[in-house]
Amino acid sequence: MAPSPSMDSKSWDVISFAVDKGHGVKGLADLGLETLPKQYIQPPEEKITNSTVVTDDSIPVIDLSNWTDPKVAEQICHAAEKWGFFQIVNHGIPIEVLEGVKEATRRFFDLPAEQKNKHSKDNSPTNNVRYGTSFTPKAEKALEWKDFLSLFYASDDEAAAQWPSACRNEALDFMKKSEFVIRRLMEALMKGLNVKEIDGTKESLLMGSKRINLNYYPKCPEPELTVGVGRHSDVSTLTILLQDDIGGLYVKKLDSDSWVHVPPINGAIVINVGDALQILSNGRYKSIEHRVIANGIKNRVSVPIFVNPRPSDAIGPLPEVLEGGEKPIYKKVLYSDYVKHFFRKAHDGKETVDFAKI
Ligand SMILES: CC(C)(COP(=O)(O)OP(=O)(O)OC[C@H]1O[C@@H](n2cnc3c(N)ncnc32)[C@H](O)[C@@H]1OP(=O)(O)O)[C@@H](O)C(=O)NCCC(=O)NCCSC(=O)/C=C/c1ccc(O)c(O)c1
Ligand SMILES: O=C(O)CCC(=O)C(=O)O
Ligand SMILES: [Fe+2]
Repeated sequence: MAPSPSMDSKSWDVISFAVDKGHGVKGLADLGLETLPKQYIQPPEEKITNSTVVTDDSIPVIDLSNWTDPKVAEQICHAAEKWGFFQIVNHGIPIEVLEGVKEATRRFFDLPAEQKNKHSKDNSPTNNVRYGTSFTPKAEKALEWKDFLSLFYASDDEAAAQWPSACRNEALDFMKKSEFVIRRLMEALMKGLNVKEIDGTKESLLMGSKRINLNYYPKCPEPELTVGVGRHSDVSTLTILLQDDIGGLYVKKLDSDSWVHVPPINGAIVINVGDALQILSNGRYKSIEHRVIANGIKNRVSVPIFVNPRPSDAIGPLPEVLEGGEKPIYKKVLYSDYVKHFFRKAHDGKETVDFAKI
């Protein structure tokens, strides 16, 4: 049965429409539904309330105009230890590149469902390109109000052949123009761990592979009943996250049950430590839980670049970190096993990093 706005979500198959046929939550939003389909209603404990949000604190904002100032490296390491999240300004990535990839994200999600669905798990000719909705719909008790396109970078030629033309050039441009910033951030973070040089082995462990996701969070009926992205930490080493001017990203404060909002700052980029760097640093740098609320007024886009080890790398605490006799709290795990474990379970707030705990 074809859905219509007045129709109760019991009378038609929401999952078939949004997930299997590839209309996504964008398709649901475009129907002009007045109520949220029940499949998206999250348990009440997932609701973010005023009592759990703190407004008198926020993640650090670090000015990178002067990379060579040792104080900048100190600020980066301090933020990675105490918050696991920070924003960077004056980073050198041109504003046109940032605007370009946000615009390309909107362009891709504005395509008809049948075009987007050519890139779904079932239809895509390559595992490196995947269009989908929610996180892992088969494992989730309640779905998330988010569509995504996930692009694993293998090579320029492969991207030219396989990535959707609506967003390919802009996504590649953002990845390339952020390389310098990623390297500088890694150099600073390694200094703080007593690692003097990023040799070939470290280069692979820290930034051997990359994935860029284009996230689309359409305006939502009854946004307070659902989530954009549920509580999770990233499995990357570092994530370079571009958000637009809508807001809605919340980060957990270390060793507390409170959350802080990450306010959009024009031209800034959010940086967060992922599980792989928490493991490599033996817990010094923190991979922090975060989540995105749904929005009832506007469509939101975000573009994270997940900087990762290579899938074939074994990750464990770096020798330099353990040199002084510090006890390892993580064992070595194959990165592809770690990521598979992450993708198989829902965003349930359970720590993925427990997978690598000794
Ligand atoms: C990820 C793997 C291990 C997949 O291996 P492969 O053997 O090809 O398995 P697969 O059968 O394609 O996928 C396994 C399952 O994961 C799911 N999955 C795979 N890739 C993705 C993806 N990009 N997005 C969502 N689910 C995915 C699939 O749906 C599979 O489940 P099922 O549908 O079979 O039930 C491989 O591609 C790899 O090693 N990649 C390199 C490393 C890498 O990509 N790391 C990812 C860092 S991403 C990161 O840090 C955070 C991502 C994130 C966070 C919040 C979100 O809300 C979100 O959407 C995404
Ligand atoms: O949309 C955002 O601001 C964050 C998205 C996110 O956490 C992710 O894709 O891993
Ligand atoms: Fe994330």
